[in-house]
Amino acid sequence: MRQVITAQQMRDAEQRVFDAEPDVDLMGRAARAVAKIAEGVAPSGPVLVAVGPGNNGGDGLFAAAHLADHRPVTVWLAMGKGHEAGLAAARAAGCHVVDAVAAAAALGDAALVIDAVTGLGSRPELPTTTATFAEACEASAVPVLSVDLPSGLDADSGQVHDSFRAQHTVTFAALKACHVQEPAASRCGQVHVVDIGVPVPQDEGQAVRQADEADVARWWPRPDATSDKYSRGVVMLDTGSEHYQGAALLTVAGALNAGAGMVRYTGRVHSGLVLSRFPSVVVGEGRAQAMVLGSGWGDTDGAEGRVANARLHGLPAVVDANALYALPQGRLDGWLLTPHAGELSRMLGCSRSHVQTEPVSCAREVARTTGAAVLLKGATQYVAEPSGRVTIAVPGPNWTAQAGSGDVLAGICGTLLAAGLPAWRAGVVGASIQAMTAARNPGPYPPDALAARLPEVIGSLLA
Ligand SMILES: NC(=O)C1=CN([C@@H]2O[C@H](COP(=O)(O)OP(=O)(O)OC[C@H]3O[C@@H](n4cnc5c(N)ncnc54)[C@H](OP(=O)(O)O)[C@@H]3O)[C@@H](O)[C@H]2O)[C@@H](O)CC1
Ligand SMILES: [K+]
Repeated sequence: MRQVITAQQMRDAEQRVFDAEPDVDLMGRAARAVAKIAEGVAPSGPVLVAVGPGNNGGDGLFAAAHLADHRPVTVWLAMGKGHEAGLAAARAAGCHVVDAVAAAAALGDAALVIDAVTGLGSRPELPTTTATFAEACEASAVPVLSVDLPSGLDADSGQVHDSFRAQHTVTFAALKACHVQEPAASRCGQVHVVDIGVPVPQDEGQAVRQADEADVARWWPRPDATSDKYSRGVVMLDTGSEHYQGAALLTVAGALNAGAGMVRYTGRVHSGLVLSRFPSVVVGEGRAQAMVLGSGWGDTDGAEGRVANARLHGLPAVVDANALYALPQGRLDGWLLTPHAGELSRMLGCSRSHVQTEPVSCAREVARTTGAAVLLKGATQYVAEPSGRVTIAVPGPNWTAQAGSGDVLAGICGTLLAAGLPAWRAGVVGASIQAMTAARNPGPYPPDALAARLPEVIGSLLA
């Protein structure tokens, strides 16, 4: 699990270090880390460093000075000035300081560009010359290493503006939102988090973290010698409708391939269809440990009654699609709601673009008011708990952006709930395993084909 902090939290943490140890050289530590990673990305050849006026530029200038020790380094002061001591060090080390025209020309020979224009102090709308240089970098084959973040992004947001597009980003102490929230995250390339001796305590209630594959492996429920179908977990699916019959099959595929002890099907799709594809399914209500509701219901009648009936069972439930608009009154402790941005916006009565701009606060709001965990699906998948804590699932490729992925995911999460995982963890683990399966099977696999590959991914993860 990796922490995600805000720019202000980073600045506060840095200030605490300075208060305790006024002479500490944090910029020196940051610069050494940048130079080391630069050597790994491009071990030889000329380096071109684009430098801004603040401390991000200072990191770049001291890194330039290290690198100039044994290879040619060109420095461009993108906004006409740079950190004074850093610039002196770079000049003393033999860096060649050039203007914008010469910087553009130097790009042709560069083995690496270091982007140290702006970092935590980055405002949207890069000056035109910098934006043009960033475009030229992108059009060239030269790798870009961004210091702290690709200049032009906002540290605390996943939104994109004119910015550099990096193959590697080196950041300090902890991840920031732009490194993990799409679409900005895609501009960061591989993110290296380096320890520069700045501890970053977080307010646990408002924490944002990103799960990794080791968390998924640790949390995945494994059967043992005492297991039977009930102890592994029985999940009851009320999914699909006459109009969306496939949703029944997709939720069953997700649930079974995630390892349910048993799947019961109680939805309105003809049981013969379900059984012809999945003969181990048991049709009709019975003993179960979790339910899945709503996937593929469409506008069918009686949503409120069906959700209320689920509540009477007293079981944790995954609530998906149209069932999200039929939530019963009262707290839904132990339930997992799985909206995408459009569904969450309808639940909140706001625009979809607002959810896309403020995904964390929107997911938190619904979790707080309902008492359920909320898995907000999309290119980045967030799980908010009623406490305010948010966990981002392991990211995956964009191929899963297709009809039916959400149905499979609801089934997977139902199995995990039935196995006894708390709702938030079922959401994180379910969304992560689907993304990991897509990452290990790159290409346009339809959701049922990816569901069929879950067992081998789970098996190799736990091996
Ligand atoms: N905090 C820490 O723990 C540590 C921090 N460290 C490093 O310091 C970095 C933060 O430094 P920072 O605060 O000086 O801000 P930084 O990102 O250099 O930018 C500010 C300058 O850029 C300018 N500017 C911004 N956007 C612009 C735009 N669109 N267009 C034009 N100008 C723009 C802005 O102008 P202004 O807004 O003042 O007009 C100002 O002059 C941090 O990311 C990390 O690399 C490490 O050394 C060690 C530990
Ligand atoms: K930068």
